[in-house]
Amino acid sequence: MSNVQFKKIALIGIGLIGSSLARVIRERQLAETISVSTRTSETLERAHALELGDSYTTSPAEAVRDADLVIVCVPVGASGRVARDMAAELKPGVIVTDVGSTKKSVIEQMAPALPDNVHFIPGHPIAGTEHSGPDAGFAQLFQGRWCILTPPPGTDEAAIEALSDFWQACGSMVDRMDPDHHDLVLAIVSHLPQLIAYNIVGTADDLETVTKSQVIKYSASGFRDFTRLAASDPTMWRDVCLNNRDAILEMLARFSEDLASLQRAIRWGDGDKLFDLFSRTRHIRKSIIEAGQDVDVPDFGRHVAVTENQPEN
Ligand SMILES: NC(=O)C1=CN([C@@H]2O[C@H](COP(=O)(O)OP(=O)(O)OC[C@H]3O[C@@H](n4cnc5c(N)ncnc54)[C@H](O)[C@@H]3O)[C@@H](O)[C@H]2O)C=CC1
Ligand SMILES: O=C(O)C(=O)Cc1ccc(O)cc1
Repeated sequence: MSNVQFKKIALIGIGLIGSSLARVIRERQLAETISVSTRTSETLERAHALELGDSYTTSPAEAVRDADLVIVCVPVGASGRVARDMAAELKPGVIVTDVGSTKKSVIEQMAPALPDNVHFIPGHPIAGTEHSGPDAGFAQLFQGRWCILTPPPGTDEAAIEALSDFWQACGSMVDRMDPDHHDLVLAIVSHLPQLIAYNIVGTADDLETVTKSQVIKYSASGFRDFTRLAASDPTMWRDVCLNNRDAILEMLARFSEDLASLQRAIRWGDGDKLFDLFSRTRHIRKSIIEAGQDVDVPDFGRHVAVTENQPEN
């Protein structure tokens, strides 16, 4: 039985997310044809060599012609430009979506450029890696991960359902959210951890008394996890920071306050305070494991019991 939902899907941008979509669309036969558009001819050639689509162009307008689903997969700061470039060729009734890590700013950039006769449904798959480019994608990326849709009020329900069905066919679970709330939630669960990673790896890199080779040689797994995040694409994360400014600044302010309180507890030897915080935070990890959202952790991680250890003294 064929799973085809769309005759033609246009992927604008073919990096980690675009190429993962291309692969899963092919593998699960979710479209008859895939058109691919990239900004540079080098990336386009690579996408062609990897056979990620059926047609290739550096023109977003050409790629979206006759498409019934358009997925914009570029850094969030480029989404307005892409919307303006493709607007004239969008067919009436087409679903236009994106995968950007921020939603309010993407909507502000794209919505004014799009014609009224298309269904604009912003989206964000909460799935990714530190790798980028067309070689980095894989068909399983979205399996078991959430995809958040932020349709504007009044959006056609059938179009939202069609897009939800598409993400489910890619393996995702779908939620709907208000864009402002999305940006606040993602600021704490994704954008702040990323900034902490950039900061801690930068701090280690700046140290004068510990050599780089010692940082590499003795890096404990906690630090190694930060280096993975800090290896992510700088353009993408620069754009996230500039496009979710208010929510990120709010979370950074809270984080700095809490860090100062931790600093005080260490300075004054307040073991109870440290122990209370460290006990409270264990439960979050336990809840994530119970919800089956620790997909990046090797299987043995699921069986480590979280116990209520008491301090030694
Ligand atoms: N990397 C990740 O883990 C995740 C990324 N996202 C979002 O997905 C989007 C794409 O990210 P990735 O695929 O990871 O990035 P990527 O760097 O792997 O690919 C980006 C693509 O956009 C194109 N591009 C770059 N600048 C452009 C511009 N100014 N105009 C037009 N095209 C341009 C590139 O040629 C490439 O095809 C971003 O908005 C990002 O926030 C969402 C979930 C996870
Ligand atoms: O690699 C990781 O750990 C990620 O968290 C990937 C990621 C990056 C950006 C997003 O908007 C969503 C997921």
